[in-house]
Amino acid sequence: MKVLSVASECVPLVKTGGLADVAGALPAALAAEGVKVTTLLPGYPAVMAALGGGRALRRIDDLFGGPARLQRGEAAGLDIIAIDAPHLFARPGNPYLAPHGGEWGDNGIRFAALGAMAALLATGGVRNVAFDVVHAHDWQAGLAPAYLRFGAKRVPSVFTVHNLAFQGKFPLDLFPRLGLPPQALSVEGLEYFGTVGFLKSGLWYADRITTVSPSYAAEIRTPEAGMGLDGLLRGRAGAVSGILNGIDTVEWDPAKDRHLVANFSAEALEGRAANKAALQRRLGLAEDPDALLMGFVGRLTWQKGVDLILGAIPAILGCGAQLALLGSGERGIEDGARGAAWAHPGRIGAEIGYDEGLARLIYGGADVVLVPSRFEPCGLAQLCALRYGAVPLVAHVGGLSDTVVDANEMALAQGVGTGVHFSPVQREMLEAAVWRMAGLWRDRDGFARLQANALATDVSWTRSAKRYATLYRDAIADAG
Ligand SMILES: Nc1ncnc2c1ncn2[C@@H]1O[C@H](COP(=O)(O)OP(=O)(O)O[C@H]2O[C@H](CO)[C@@H](O)[C@H](O)[C@H]2O)[C@@H](O)[C@H]1O
Repeated sequence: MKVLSVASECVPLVKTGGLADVAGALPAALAAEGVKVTTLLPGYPAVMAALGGGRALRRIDDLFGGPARLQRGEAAGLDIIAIDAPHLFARPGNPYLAPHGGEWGDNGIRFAALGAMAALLATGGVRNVAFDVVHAHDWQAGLAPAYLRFGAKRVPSVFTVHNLAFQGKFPLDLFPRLGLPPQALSVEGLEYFGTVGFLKSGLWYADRITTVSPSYAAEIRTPEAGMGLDGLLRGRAGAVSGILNGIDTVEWDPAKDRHLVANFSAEALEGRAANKAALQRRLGLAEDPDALLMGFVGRLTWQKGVDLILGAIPAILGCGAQLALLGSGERGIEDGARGAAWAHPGRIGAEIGYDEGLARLIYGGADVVLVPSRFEPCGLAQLCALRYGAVPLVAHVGGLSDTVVDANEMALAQGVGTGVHFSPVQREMLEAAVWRMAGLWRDRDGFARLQANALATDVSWTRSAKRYATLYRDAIADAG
């Protein structure tokens, strides 16, 4: 089976969020299921450089205002087709934002090109290239299912929502440029509250919709978490499912990770202490093996609940814990994190920025990783934490509740707890969970059992890759 995966970012070539991790890791896991994945990416400078140009598949004279070429090549073990369209993608900055921080004004056209090229490739637009299914990720690839629906040949599509909050809405005057038939611009199409909705397009036209955990799949069908799309999702309930993310357990392996100062495994945990000490030194924390070290890695945004962590600092300090924080995002939260570190030297350390090495040291050195997200489609931080033996303290939402087993009385008695949940997602409840975690930490043997359970959790892609393979087969069978 041949699948065209369509994404706007992909590890290790280009990443702004968890979507890139999934797009980069899923192809290898699917290969074990007999699924051959080709990844279609915009030809950003980093992508073209990684392909060394690639080999030409086809030239397009006018792709939304300029010439383009589809170039195929291999990078980091991935089979990649890049849209080499300098007028759209040869720019500095990240995939969506100009260097000064504002969104590129032509993002609608840029990602329409991604969807259009996916459909062209899947429906025979390039000689000797064919795909059985198109798997489009997030709003950036949301027009692919629409172009396929009105395309020359019936090829089924799967659309995965990594975050319903990012919807890709553009002014209606974009529509005439898209080359879609007029009937597409309707409520029964991609029209969305007076805009052209790219996410809406994916949700409306795809044969199957998935999101990245079963709980989030249920949550987005409610008005509270549906972000305006719950009605549509309820209408398409039969097509919606949740498939948990995994992580690449070869890439994320504490026994081999070069970013750790000492490697370790579930069977030989001694090295963890050296990582804890190194993390404490790196962030200016007191080098105390007995202090409960809590870490956070992620985007500093409202979604991730980082403001709740900053609000809970009195509780964190009150129970004798330390805090190591890494991330970047909203200015106010960045300032808050810097301020907290400045006000509590030796107890709170913060680094603002993106640093995969430090992230790995936090997962491999902190005793606990905090994930107090207000909503979380799946969450990768808690999966990395489980893999590296940091006990996750998580909000009871979305994929966090699907992947971490709360160490309540019953779970402790059964020896199955892997972390701590709190709900509802409010500062007071986070504080209570911090105190609860501190209580667990005081019983070192009990905490060690929790950590052992965390390390024993299967966070690999194996199970979920099987589910995607089945879903692709079902979509193909239905498309007949
Ligand atoms: N400053 C920093 N330095 C180093 N590493 C950093 C970092 N900030 C983040 N990371 C790393 O990037 C990854 C982000 O994963 P998340 O699940 O938090 O993704 P995100 O919310 O962007 O994506 C969305 O898509 C993913 C994938 O489907 C869903 O899991 C998620 O719920 C959804 O919101 C984690 O592995 C984290 O360690």
